[in-house]
Amino acid sequence: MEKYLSQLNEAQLEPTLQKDGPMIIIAGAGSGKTRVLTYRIAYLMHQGVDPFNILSLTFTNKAAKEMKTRIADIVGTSEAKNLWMGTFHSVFAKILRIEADKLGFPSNFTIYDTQDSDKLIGAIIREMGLEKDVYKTKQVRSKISSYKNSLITVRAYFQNAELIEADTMAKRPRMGDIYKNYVDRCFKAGAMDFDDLLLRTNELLTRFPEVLAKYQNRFRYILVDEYQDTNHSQYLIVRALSDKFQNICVVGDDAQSIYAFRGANINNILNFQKDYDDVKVFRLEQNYRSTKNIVNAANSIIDKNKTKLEKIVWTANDDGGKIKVNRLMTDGDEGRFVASSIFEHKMNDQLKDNDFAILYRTNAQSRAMEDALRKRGIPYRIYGGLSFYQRKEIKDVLSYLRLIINPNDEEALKRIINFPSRAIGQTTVDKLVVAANGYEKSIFEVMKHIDQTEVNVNSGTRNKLKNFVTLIESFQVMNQSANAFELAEHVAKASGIIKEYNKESTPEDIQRLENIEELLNGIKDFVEGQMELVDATGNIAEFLEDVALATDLDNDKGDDDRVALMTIHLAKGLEFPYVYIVGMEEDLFPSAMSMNTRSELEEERRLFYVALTRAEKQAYLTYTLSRYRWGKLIDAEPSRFIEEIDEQYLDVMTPVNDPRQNPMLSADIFGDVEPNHIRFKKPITRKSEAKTPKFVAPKNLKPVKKTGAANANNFKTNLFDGDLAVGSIVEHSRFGKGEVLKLEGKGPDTKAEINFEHGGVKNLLLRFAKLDVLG
Ligand SMILES: Nc1ncnc2c1ncn2[C@@H]1O[C@H](COP(=O)(O)OP(=O)(O)OP(=O)(O)O)[C@@H](O)[C@H]1O
Ligand SMILES: [Mg+2]
Repeated sequence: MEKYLSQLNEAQLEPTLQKDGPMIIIAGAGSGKTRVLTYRIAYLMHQGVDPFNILSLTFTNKAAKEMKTRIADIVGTSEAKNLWMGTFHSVFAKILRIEADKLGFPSNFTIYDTQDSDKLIGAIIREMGLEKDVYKTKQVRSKISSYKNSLITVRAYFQNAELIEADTMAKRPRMGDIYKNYVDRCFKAGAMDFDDLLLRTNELLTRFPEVLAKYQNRFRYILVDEYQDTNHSQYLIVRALSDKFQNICVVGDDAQSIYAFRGANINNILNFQKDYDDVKVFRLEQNYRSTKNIVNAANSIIDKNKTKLEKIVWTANDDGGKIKVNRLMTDGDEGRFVASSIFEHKMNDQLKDNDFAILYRTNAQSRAMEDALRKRGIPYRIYGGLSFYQRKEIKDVLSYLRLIINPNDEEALKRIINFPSRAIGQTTVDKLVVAANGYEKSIFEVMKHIDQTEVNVNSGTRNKLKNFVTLIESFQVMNQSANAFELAEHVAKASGIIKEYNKESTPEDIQRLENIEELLNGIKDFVEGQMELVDATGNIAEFLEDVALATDLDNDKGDDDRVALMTIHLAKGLEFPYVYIVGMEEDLFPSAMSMNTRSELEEERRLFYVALTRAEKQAYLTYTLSRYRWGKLIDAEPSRFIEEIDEQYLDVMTPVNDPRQNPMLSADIFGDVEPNHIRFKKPITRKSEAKTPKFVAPKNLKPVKKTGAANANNFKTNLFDGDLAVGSIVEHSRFGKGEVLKLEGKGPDTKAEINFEHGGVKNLLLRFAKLDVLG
């Protein structure tokens, strides 16, 4: 047997070796589903399956990359390169570019992100003279998105009396017209939004049997991770492509289905066995990720859901620590508590920043965490929220680049036609839009032939418009020969963007220039990376494709060592040694908006299951007693999910003592804690503290040496050289002066037990500890 196969257990080996036919693996978190997919692909290749014939669909591009790297380790890089791997969106965008002409799209179509979609929908609502408080842009967008994901085209919409009735009842009778306008305008702009990438793929596969046949023959083996979160549109694509050979392997966990609000359909996993003949069903039961306490606690939660497939999840791992529950007064305290806790773990257990993740229900919760981490000097990265590529200055540059590739791109044009300022006013742009709609041409076309149109603008404006066209055309000429980096650098300068941000040198402008520089660096990296690939050219179109489909997770350069902050939704499939789940409060988690029906509440519970099962070694739950919501300070109650965990797996840490009388419970470490607590329990005393008398420092001591952080910017530089001995007096920035009680280990790994005047006895790793040696 191949050596890598020995890294699987019996239950995992079975589906890995099952080469042909439809199969499903349903198994709980951390049981190795993703690992099986990875090894299965390697095994297929060893069995002689051409990598060109394998399609693997993952939830993020990052997951695809990791899988590919792992497979490359096993089968070799050159072979692994030819695998088709990625998210639904990225794989089918590629196919749509190849087949675009069949659908009447240019192969260089633009991919509109949600910002672009919102702008266009907002413009349409305005142009139609509709009430913007009734037709709210984001609501309209999400409606259109749900139509598309259910494959309801504009035509189908207008044939569906029920839908029309529903929108009329919701006081939005013009919904269908907006939908139609939006689709027309995207089409004219040569643009697809994210949902189009799936909808148009379905259109392609249904309308063109020869195209379907081509891709059915190409993708003889299809594998899908996180199948529980596929929507109807994705389901149909997989169904169609696998129909001929039926070599389809899907893996998933119904208990981790958390995207119903975006159209995911849990029935896809529940009905899989009905969709194909002779489906083999596999189950994995052993969890390799987490401690017993975490696995059992997670099981006790998901048990409360009625709609579920019965599953067993167990682990042979250690018990580990119980799940720690901490109550804080405010979100500020919550942030400080988490930051302190991370800091302590790092110091005491020699951990890296990327061993920690902070997970929350809503993006808004990140701010308090960020503030606290920043104050502690702990590096972090926020995933989700506004991504790098959605920042204003970055979108400005990218819009120029998009327009070079696709001059019909309406949103890109509108964004930069007057940025930097060229004295082309909104009135002129409005006239151009009206003319473009009238002539059924793009705005750029109208501008190009402005002298032959009846657009009513004066000759000065006419010239400004022509100059803009000339500028873009000059970039297009350059694009014929220059690579992406050369072009982008030229555009940033020649467009006037760099000059614009250089004008005032405000801190914001400087930040923006740095971001543009970062973008150019990124493009350079990209060009260099592409040079190694056979079929890539390193031109700007390829870069834009990458950017359009990048999620924040994808930009993670695995090498950088930071605490990860993200919503629970984004954390699916990931794992971290230490996980803090913050904001465990009623109305926040479960969310107030998801408590109306049992099924909504069950989805929230699944979300909690996902959150908890990300943790390998230790999970923390925190909640506050009051929190700002919708601009008001409201009383918060602990989440019902805390109560739902079997108590034997919990360690409720809220102390009963007044923290101010107990230095170990200083607000710095635990936040401002309140005397009484509903559930608990005994005060926290630490053994060393109980028996060691409080340290009182002798007077008039001066620093003679510094350990660890003498070089404050570089924690990793160890300057400890043996000047510490038992009995030495040291000073710590937070704990004050202290006496060394014990030393253990050598060099940078030396651990010191120190009795401090503030905080009592602490174990510190000298590599990290900021200590002045006083004597
Ligand atoms: N047989 C095994 N031996 C050792 N480690 C394993 C084994 N199987 C899986 N693991 C490890 O356990 C962890 C969880 O595996 P994996 O991510 O594949 O689980 P999963 O079922 O996909 O989880 P999730 O449901 O969260 O997506 C990973 O770190 C993986 O490397
Ligand atoms: Mg997985």
